Amino acid sequence: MEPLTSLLVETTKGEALSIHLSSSYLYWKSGAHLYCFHIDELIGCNFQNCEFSLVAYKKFRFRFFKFTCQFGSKFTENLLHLLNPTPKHFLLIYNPSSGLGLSYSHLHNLLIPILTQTSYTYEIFETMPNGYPISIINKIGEIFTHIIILGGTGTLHSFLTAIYTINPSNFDKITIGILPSGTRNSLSIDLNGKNINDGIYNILKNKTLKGDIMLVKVDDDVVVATSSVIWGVFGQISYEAELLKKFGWLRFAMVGIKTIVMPWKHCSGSFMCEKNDRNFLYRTGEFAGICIGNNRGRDSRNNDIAFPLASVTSGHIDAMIIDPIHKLMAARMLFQMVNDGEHATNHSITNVKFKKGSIKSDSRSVINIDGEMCIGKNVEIEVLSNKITYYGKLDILIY
Ligand SMILES: Nc1ncnc2c1ncn2[C@@H]1O[C@H](COP(=O)(O)OP(=O)(O)OP(=O)(O)O)[C@@H](O)[C@H]1O
Repeated sequence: MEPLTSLLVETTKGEALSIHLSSSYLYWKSGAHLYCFHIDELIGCNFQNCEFSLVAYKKFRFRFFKFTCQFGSKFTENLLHLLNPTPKHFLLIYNPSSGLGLSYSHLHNLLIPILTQTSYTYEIFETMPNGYPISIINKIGEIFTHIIILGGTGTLHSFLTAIYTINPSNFDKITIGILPSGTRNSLSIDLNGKNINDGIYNILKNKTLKGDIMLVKVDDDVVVATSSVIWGVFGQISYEAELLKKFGWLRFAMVGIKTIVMPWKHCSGSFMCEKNDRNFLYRTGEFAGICIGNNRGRDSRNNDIAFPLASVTSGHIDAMIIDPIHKLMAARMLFQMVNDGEHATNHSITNVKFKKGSIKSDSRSVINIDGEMCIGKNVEIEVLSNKITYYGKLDILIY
């Protein structure tokens, strides 16, 4: 490892040492310790007021280092040129109400301290309950092309829907990172795994992939969904849980008890789609539900996988058509789902892959789209393949 350049520094304990930069590594020796980071493990550095600081990512955690030094500007410039070669201005969107309300702390205690060690700049936007102001959406694709969302699936859903409403061609101009700060965080987990630090790493190391989205029309309203569309009994249960949101986690237990005690009502309607093998599927009658997914729908807190056969990069959507079942069978299905998604092989479920399909409900009913509730009769769903560039790196690809 021949150093290209070196920097003389002093540790906070007064030890003088040299930090060396080679073509692939940054390294220094302190006492009996050799600190060595590959360029891929280095995130950024900073030189200000005779202080040289550095952030690295190793073994799933960020490590910060600080040294004092006199002449660090040239070394910092060289290293930053290597680590952050393209200038970027990030829009950081956070939803203070998502999940357990952790997005503020993730933003200020984790993301910003790391971002300030890079040459990237940023602006912060706090979401509002009733959508995004036009003044922000108008800047997407122009001033803001790199967006980081700290929130749940619903926060991304309303952001993409707002862009779609104003100017869908802006989808092609943006790259989106989503850091898990919501309840379930399904897309974010598929893109970056369950550790938020991996998500930040993928963003700052510019790891990107093209992902699909779903265009969902409920009667006359069009929304953009990234994760799921749920109709039937399970849509109704999640709607009731949403109405009890003020009770926190207790709401799920309350709705669970009510579901056990009250009569079980199936939904009637029809489902139609052109399957991947070009054959048409048409089903009509009673259903326990139809669950449509665009990624595996993993849960950040447990081994629950809603759509084990789906992938955000597959170019199609996965539907699970659930036959009328009694409550005990539904309980078994839920148990299988939280057991790594074993319900995919349940005999009451028909798995279908398609690009475009529709659900026609005999009466107006609840449709849960990415955790947001809609009421309507006719639902049309279409995949827009490879429409969004996401920051992320899929660990398993399933087609
Ligand atoms: N400032 C705010 N105050 C209250 N509610 C907000 C605010 N900003 C957005 N919302 C609401 O937050 C909801 C979206 O929450 P989100 O889906 O991100 O969290 P979640 O439901 O906890 O997570 P997940 O969808 O991953 O399960 C939207 O319904 C939106 O109206």
